[in-house]
Amino acid sequence: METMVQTTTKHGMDVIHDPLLSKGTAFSLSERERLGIRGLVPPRTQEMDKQLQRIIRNLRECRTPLEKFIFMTALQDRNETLYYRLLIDNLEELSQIIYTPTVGLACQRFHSIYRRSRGMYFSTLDRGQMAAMVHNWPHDQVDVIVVTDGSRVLGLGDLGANGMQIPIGKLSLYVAGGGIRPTSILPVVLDVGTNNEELLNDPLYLGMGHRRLEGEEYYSFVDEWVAAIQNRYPNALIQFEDFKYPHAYNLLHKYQDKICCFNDDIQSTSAVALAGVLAALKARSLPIDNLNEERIICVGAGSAGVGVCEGIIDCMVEQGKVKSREEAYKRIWMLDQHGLIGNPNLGTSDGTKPPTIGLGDRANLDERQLCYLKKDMHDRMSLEDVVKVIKPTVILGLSGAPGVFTEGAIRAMADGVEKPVVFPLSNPTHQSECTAEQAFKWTDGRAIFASGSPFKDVEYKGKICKVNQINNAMSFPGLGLGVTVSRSSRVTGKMFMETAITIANMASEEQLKSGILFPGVAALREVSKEVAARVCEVAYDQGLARAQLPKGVSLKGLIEESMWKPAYVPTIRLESHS
Ligand SMILES: NC(=O)C1=CN([C@@H]2O[C@H](COP(=O)(O)OP(=O)(O)OC[C@H]3O[C@@H](n4cnc5c(N)ncnc54)[C@H](OP(=O)(O)O)[C@@H]3O)[C@@H](O)[C@H]2O)C=CC1
Ligand SMILES: CC(=O)C(=O)O
Ligand SMILES: [Mg+2]
Repeated sequence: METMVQTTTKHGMDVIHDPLLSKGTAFSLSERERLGIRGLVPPRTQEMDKQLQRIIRNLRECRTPLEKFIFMTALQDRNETLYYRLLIDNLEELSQIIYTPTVGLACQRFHSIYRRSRGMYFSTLDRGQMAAMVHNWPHDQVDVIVVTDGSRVLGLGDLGANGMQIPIGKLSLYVAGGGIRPTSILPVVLDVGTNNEELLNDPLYLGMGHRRLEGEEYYSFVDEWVAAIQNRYPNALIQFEDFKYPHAYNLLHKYQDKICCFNDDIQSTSAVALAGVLAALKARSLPIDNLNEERIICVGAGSAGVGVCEGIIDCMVEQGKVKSREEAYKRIWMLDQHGLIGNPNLGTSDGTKPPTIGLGDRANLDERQLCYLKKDMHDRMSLEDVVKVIKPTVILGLSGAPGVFTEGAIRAMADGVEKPVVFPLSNPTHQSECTAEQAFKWTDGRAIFASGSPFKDVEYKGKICKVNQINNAMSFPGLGLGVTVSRSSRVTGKMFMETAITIANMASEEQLKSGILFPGVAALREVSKEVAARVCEVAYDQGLARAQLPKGVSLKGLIEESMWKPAYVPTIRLESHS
């Protein structure tokens, strides 16, 4: 419910310098009186609309995206209400600053642009202390925690403790896009070291200066943190973010049935990518339940690639048109950096390598990846060769490898299908498997296109070709809102499947015809409401919800009411008894 007043025991400068209390110049005269700040701010009371005018003017004067990022961070550190108002009113433009792509650069530069602390760091120095440390966080109510170990930050590799900007950015979207309260979020870095030599050798680096913990030491570190969090915040939703493969999967499997948690890169990416694939069926005037007739190539066999493909397989099985899961696996061809996951016993397609027995030097692949192995195709076939053989309808990029969707591969794909579905989903922009312009040029403007980071629409031969953004940011804020409102004790696969279907059904016929698959990030609050309502329903259906639904209120009404909106409310001073 919307709070009508806020209370504080703080006084004077402490009020002005608290970003959760500060209103900048908007304190009324009576508030200035009772909070002891009369004379400490300029005399004219200026409401939020005037503040926004000033802020936008200043923001536009920043010359580079990184300058804008620093400006936005400074605003968040001064006045969170204004920060979120600005963000919500300009989500499309500013998500590109506080989130992908600029957040990637901000992570790379974190140690050189660092100004002020936000979130919590648990490092190898803190082993044995975490249960006590968690009480240093100033808020008793935490609904959503985003945690990373910085081991695979977007497509930028190991950035160690610099990864902190990712949980901060994701949680800003939870607040702006999902209506979670800014006091109820907690960004966390687990600093288990880094293997990034450049950071290890940089005297300004702020994380631990040793190499990463691995094996048992690593997992017991995470165990200690999870136990500490569970102790203080047993109901909080934990989002695991940007953990490298296979830790990402191992942690998910370890905790998903024990606590309320999920892995963003595996599960929310899978929801939003499945939504894109289903909406692309509609855009091609095909029935949405004919997923099993698609021929899908996935370039990237890591957390996101495997996660997305698992979601597609689950959906094929649910649609009931495949006899078995094994049959569904046959519809997806997966490549890693060596090429197709094929049969090493057939040798390589160019005959340069002798056949190996068993998996040979592909022994690094695990059972999740081996489900996609194609026994009848040569191992390590190039993308272009695979495309020529199987004539895919959909190509997904989750490799973090820029440019791997080559001209030859995409042109060959376009030769085989009327409307090739081309989704280079790696982040940030410069890690994308191809650009929007390339995709439309190489398909003669026929592609249905979506990327992980935003590209502008492309004009090709006088036609505007629409660019979609498929990013897990479209799904996790709504999912988190649904979990928070229902107080679900777990996050389930069904919730992600229903999130996908909900998003896939959001575009109008008109939009689908023009190449738009679902509403963009500007409509994130609307998308989140729909997703949250569905997630709540699933939580109640699965017996996981712990919140009582108030009588006489619709679920959507309840969700709408639960969403925090940035607005200044009167501040009342309470006497401090300490
Ligand atoms: N749009 C979105 O919402 C999301 C996008 N992503 C993006 O997906 C990318 C991958 O993330 P994630 O799966 O977690 O990372 P991982 O490191 O777990 O996996 C990367 C995979 O890509 C493969 N790969 C690397 N180089 C190439 C290449 N040249 N050709 C083919 N495959 C290659 C790797 O193969 P190998 O194992 O052989 O090295 C590995 O299988 C990142 O860029 C990330 O930003 C992730 C989550 C959400
Ligand atoms: C979007 C996201 O989570 C990623 O690229 O890792
Ligand atoms: Mg991620």
